[in-house]
Amino acid sequence: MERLQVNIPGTTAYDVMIADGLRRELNEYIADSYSSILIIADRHVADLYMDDITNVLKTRGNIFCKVIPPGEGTKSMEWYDRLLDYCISCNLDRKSLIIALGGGMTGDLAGFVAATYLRGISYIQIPTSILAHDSSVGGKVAINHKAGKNLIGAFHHPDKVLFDTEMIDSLPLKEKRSGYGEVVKHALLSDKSWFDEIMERELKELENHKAARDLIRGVRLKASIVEQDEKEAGVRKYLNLGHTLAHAIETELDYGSVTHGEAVVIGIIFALSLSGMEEERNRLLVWADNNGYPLEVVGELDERKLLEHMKRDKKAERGKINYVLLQAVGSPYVSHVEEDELLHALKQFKNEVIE
Ligand SMILES: NC(=O)c1ccc[n+]([C@@H]2O[C@H](COP(=O)([O-])OP(=O)(O)OC[C@H]3O[C@@H](n4cnc5c(N)ncnc54)[C@H](O)[C@@H]3O)[C@@H](O)[C@H]2O)c1
Ligand SMILES: O=C(O)C(=O)C[C@@H](O)[C@H](O)[C@H](O)COP(=O)(O)O
Ligand SMILES: [Zn+2]
Repeated sequence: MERLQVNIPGTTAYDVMIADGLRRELNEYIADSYSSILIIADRHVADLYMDDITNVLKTRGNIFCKVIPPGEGTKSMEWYDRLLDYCISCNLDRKSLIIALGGGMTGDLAGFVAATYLRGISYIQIPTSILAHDSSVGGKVAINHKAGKNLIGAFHHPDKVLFDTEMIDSLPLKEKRSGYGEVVKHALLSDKSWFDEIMERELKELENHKAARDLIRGVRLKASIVEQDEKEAGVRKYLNLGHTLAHAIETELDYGSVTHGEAVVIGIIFALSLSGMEEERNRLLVWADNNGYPLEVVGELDERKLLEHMKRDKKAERGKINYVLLQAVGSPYVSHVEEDELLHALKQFKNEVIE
């Protein structure tokens, strides 16, 4: 079992536990003081794992389950509203617990419900996707708006993160690919040899123990950054590497046809170009192409529309776009990039990527 604590100075501390088969031992790690529990999972995850979870928790009495449609489209005002209605109909009180069982979509949505229902109740993240090693830690919870990703949200930390790495075996290849978008990001932010290792990975053949090791490293890095800068005033911005373009692509495509992690890989390739890191950029481009990332999608998008979305990025100030760039692997910084430069680079990027 891998266990670490996330310490947010002056507010909260919580455990992240990662182990194969952890879902069968949840009773040991979920306090029995909660007055009732609502488990939220999407249909795919519920079909696979909801029974396991409810079986382990069946002695707890008041347990409710809510199954939501899979896909990024559910991280919406409509489903936020429906889930609040459901919380009210179950009479959840301030001692109730919400369990987010699923990937980052479920975690962000259920977490935002927990952050706002009765002005905030407890929730626990049970991540089930590789990508959710990132989303389950750090307390960012949100829903999307048609004008932009995660535009409505909060910082609300979970009571615990309980990651059963056995569950990532059932992920389809597309979702493994998506998860590795954030793994590549964490590697580039921290360690050249880790990046080199990932560039050797063939995601079709991904072995569970290697993925588990990668996500544990990612969680450690993320926790250490969030501990230094909970509300993204400084170093936490680095965790947005690749996201300025990624979010623009996701928004422009109306969420879902390209996954978050796929878009992040495209965004990181672009950020590496802007950073002048040609070697890493070319290696990532080849790796992404070999592993089936949908790079061609940028060819179909209008760079002016992408630029408009980028202006709504949360790092933008007074309409000026700020970008996470790298001096070298492990040395990120944030810099303002002029619109003309971005437009020019986007045009060039489209031509190079669809070649
Ligand atoms: N809060 C944060 O800090 C943060 C960080 C990164 C990403 N995010 C958000 O996370 C979301 C993406 O997360 P995601 O990629 O996990 O998406 P997701 O939750 O939509 O899951 C992706 C797909 O995988 C399926 N799935 C999940 N676990 C499975 C399993 N074990 N077996 C089989 N299928 C499984 C889901 O049903 C879904 O179809 C985006 O909304 C993104 O904005 C948030
Ligand atoms: O935790 C963070 O901080 C991140 O930026 C992690 C990102 O991977 C994640 O996608 C996050 O939700 C993006 O945040 P946003 O503030 O740009 O919406
Ligand atoms: Zn992300």
